[in-house]
Amino acid sequence: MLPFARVTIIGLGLIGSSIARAVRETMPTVRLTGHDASAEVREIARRLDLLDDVTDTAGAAVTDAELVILCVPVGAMGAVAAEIAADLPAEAIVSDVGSSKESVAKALREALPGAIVVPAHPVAGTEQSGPEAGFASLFHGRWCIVTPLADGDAVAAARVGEFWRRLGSNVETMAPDHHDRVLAITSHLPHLIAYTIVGTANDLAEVTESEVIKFSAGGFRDFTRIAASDPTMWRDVFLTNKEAVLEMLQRFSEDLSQLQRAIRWGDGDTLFEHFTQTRAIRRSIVDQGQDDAAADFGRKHD
Ligand SMILES: NC(=O)c1ccc[n+]([C@@H]2O[C@H](COP(=O)([O-])OP(=O)(O)OC[C@H]3O[C@@H](n4cnc5c(N)ncnc54)[C@H](O)[C@@H]3O)[C@@H](O)[C@H]2O)c1
Ligand SMILES: O=C(O)C(=O)C[C@]1(C(=O)O)C=C[C@@H](O)C=C1
Repeated sequence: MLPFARVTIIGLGLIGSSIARAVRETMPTVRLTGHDASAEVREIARRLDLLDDVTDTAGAAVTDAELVILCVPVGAMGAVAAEIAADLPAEAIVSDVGSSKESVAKALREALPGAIVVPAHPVAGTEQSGPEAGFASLFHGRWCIVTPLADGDAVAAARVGEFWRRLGSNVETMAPDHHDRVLAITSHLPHLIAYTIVGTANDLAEVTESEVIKFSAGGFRDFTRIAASDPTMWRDVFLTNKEAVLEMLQRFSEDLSQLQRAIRWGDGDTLFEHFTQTRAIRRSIVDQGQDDAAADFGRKHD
């Protein structure tokens, strides 16, 4: 049996449109309704026929929903939840796809007191944005982390997990604060580093104007892909996962200083040991099938 018969998606960008496409492919009988604050995005979603119905207000999109998934930047989650509060059926489950979870869980709980809330995060994406960038296989073989509230509804959490399994994801459950610490090091800090290194290279204008662009086929090019990620989304991620990101940044800075010291003092053993260890980590990630399919997708679409 399908976990939900009527699903509403609010925010029809990369993730929302990918969910719509994946639902169409894996659960074609599900009735899909969507809304986006942008009239232009709504028009594109209608033209692409991504959903059965695209409404002009968020409230109209949820009136008969069994599952509502908020796919807007994390800083907008609370406002969108408040917008749907009056029209939300009592038995509907509200979920989201936000990249940070504690602040979203808090915002949803405050805006929707008494509603069934099950926050979640598909750990899959690309540097692209908007409804035309989505694709149905985005979640295949990727993790979706469900982060139920401490006093949340376990049956609802299981149904949300089943929904993501149907889209091809592996599902893991975590407390929201634990999620935020894990993702701070595996996703948020890497983005901060990419934003920094591309900015630093750009500051060295005499280099970037010619050589960096010309020779950017290697490592630097990979950083530029990540640094092309959506500014609104990432501003909100860093503002809402501040503590965990600052903690990981502190640890990263200490480790960077150690490598800096090894370079300064010609300590090749330290460098070699470190690089050997990190090569083994990369190989174990690839062996577990967690290779960067999204990065490959991004490269193909450069
Ligand atoms: N991009 C990724 O790699 C990725 C991966 C996993 C999770 N996420 C999370 O998914 C969410 C959406 O990201 P995305 O990449 O799809 O962004 P996106 O920019 O492609 O789409 C976001 C959409 O939300 C709409 N929107 C913004 N405010 C709104 C509001 N108040 N009401 C209705 N619509 C509104 C925008 O018009 C836009 O169409 C974010 O919370 C992000 O953290 C992103
Ligand atoms: O591959 C990418 O472009 C991504 O950045 C995807 C990525 C990640 O860091 O893994 C980015 C943010 C999301 O919350 C989940 C996935």
